[in-house]
Amino acid sequence: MNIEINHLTKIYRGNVQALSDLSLVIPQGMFGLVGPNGAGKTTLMRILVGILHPTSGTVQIGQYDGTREQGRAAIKRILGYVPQELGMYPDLSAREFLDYVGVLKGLKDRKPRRLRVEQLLETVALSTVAWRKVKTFSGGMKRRLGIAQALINDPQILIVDEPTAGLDPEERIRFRNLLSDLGSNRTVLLSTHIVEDIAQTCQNIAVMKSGQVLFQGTVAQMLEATREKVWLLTTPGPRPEGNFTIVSALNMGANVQYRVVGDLSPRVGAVPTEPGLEDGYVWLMHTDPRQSTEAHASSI
Ligand SMILES: Nc1ncnc2c1ncn2[C@@H]1O[C@H](COP(=O)(O)OP(=O)(O)OP(=O)(O)O)[C@@H](O)[C@H]1O
Repeated sequence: MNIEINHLTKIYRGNVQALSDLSLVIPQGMFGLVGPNGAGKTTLMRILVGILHPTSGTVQIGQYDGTREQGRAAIKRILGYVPQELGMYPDLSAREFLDYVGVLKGLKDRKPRRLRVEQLLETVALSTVAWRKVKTFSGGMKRRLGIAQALINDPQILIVDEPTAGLDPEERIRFRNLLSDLGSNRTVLLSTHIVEDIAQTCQNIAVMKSGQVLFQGTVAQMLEATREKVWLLTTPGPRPEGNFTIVSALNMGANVQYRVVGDLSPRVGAVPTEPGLEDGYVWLMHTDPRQSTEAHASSI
């Protein structure tokens, strides 16, 4: 099921422009939405979910029009949402919490509801700790429980806001794999400011900044747009300065090797190197492609 966003603008009270004429198509599968803090990702997701109204523009999810009351009601039935901060009941066990969410979502019959809860606990690998109170869970376990509650009515679309913030590497990988599995037969929109999260799991991505989309396309297209923009610069002395962004610095004894992203021309000590997705992201942040037509054929 596709999500089509057309000319979406959101201006909050106090004249804060969070989204600015944003258009985007999100196809079935895993889709990564990446951008710095304040880019407008949460605002966009809350509009898609129907808990926030746009100032102007339209949202179409499958055949449903998200700008109409009727469409929003239908969308709520086919959509699951995992917000950044999920209000959970700390003194309920994971099993009780999911059962409660099931009741709220209209699963009235006890037996099938309990069956569904057990299935979901299995899916998110919490079966063995299902009896424990939520307040005793780690951040990663809470995030997995958040996914389980969003899946209770088997939604065709799953929207997940900043899922890996604060997780240790092992939990992050586990969480990514879970989302990948879920993306095999539904649309999963994953918002993050961690480029690594989407590099591993999403074929299609969009990069947002200041309420606008700087790039949308495949990971391969983003890497292609960054070709010949990434350099290794080895210096014996202080940090190099120029019209580029330093991505990393590797201490090599007497010298320091800097990985830099920018429009450098080859010079002594600068060697071009293969771009990674993080370099692509830095390049987009470094140069706003909306002001350039040359280097970003695949950007919109
Ligand atoms: N309720 C609100 N009232 C006024 N301004 C808001 C409100 N919510 C968000 N904003 C502002 O809108 C802009 C976009 O915020 P948003 O939370 O959508 O970005 P984000 O990309 O999700 O950032 P983060 O990763 O920090 O959550 C920011 O400038 C933010 O301060």
